Amino acid sequence: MLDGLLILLIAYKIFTLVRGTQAVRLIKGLVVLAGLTVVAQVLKLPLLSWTLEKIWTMAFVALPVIFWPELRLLLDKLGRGRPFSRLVAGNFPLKALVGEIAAAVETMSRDRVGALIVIERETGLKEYVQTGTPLDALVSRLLLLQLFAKNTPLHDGAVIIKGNRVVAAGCYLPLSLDERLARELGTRHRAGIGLSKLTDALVVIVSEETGTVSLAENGTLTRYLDATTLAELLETRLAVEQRFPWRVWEWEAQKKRKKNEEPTSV
Ligand SMILES: Nc1ncnc2c1ncn2[C@@H]1O[C@H](COP(=O)(O)OP(=O)(O)OP(=O)(O)O)[C@@H](O)[C@H]1O
Repeated sequence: MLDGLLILLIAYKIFTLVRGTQAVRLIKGLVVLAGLTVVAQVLKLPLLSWTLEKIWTMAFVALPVIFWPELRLLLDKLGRGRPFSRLVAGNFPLKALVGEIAAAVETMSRDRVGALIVIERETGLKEYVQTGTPLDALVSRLLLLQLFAKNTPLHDGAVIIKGNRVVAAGCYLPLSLDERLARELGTRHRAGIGLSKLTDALVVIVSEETGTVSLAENGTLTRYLDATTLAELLETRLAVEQRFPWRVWEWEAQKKRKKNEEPTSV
């Protein structure tokens, strides 16, 4: 009984991890394959059983390769269970940091300047930082406006913030392949959502076309934010890390997050 429940729990966890990714189609394929295997064994069909056996062997070799992004996400989530987590905003006022980001976003939204701002939390973003131009500058409204200004060398791609510093600009992020995303969401939004699905980073996106401000977190996009709401959301998310440095309290923190009213999510 307990055994069965645990298996169901693991299956559910895997499903929530791969939901919305291409892995769902593969899982459906595996279910069909499992069904065929049962049929072949019940009806005692040796040729079909032999063929399916070979397919299963191939599938087990290919699975870790095909499911690599999901496996990485799973391992990353497990790895975050360490007893002491790094404080995100550490030794500087979180309000000031969030205020600078929100002010820059407000201006860019008004002026229809596209932006992609990544805020690192626990998961290290070194591999994404390496795709861009390294920087080491204090986060400020003016710096962000300068980095995303049209026709400047670093405006394409994402800016990555670690603590209160911009560590890189012009970074390439992994695109989300989620087919359920709204059609009007182009590659900037898909890049933000993609990274937020693979890591625990917060990603702020300003649409160049509409000026819409969105926040991507855990693969979900919260759209139509104004500067004040964005600042509040960022502060809540980042402050949670400061108030609950032990992961054992994460549940508590998540409950608090859910209590916050959020605008439309997709
Ligand atoms: N993989 C990526 N990583 C980082 N930045 C990206 C990536 N793909 C696209 N971008 C950024 O997004 C810009 C293109 O945005 P696009 O118009 O395709 O997306 P969008 O979601 O419709 O955004 P917008 O509403 O601003 O038009 C690129 O010029 C680049 O700056």
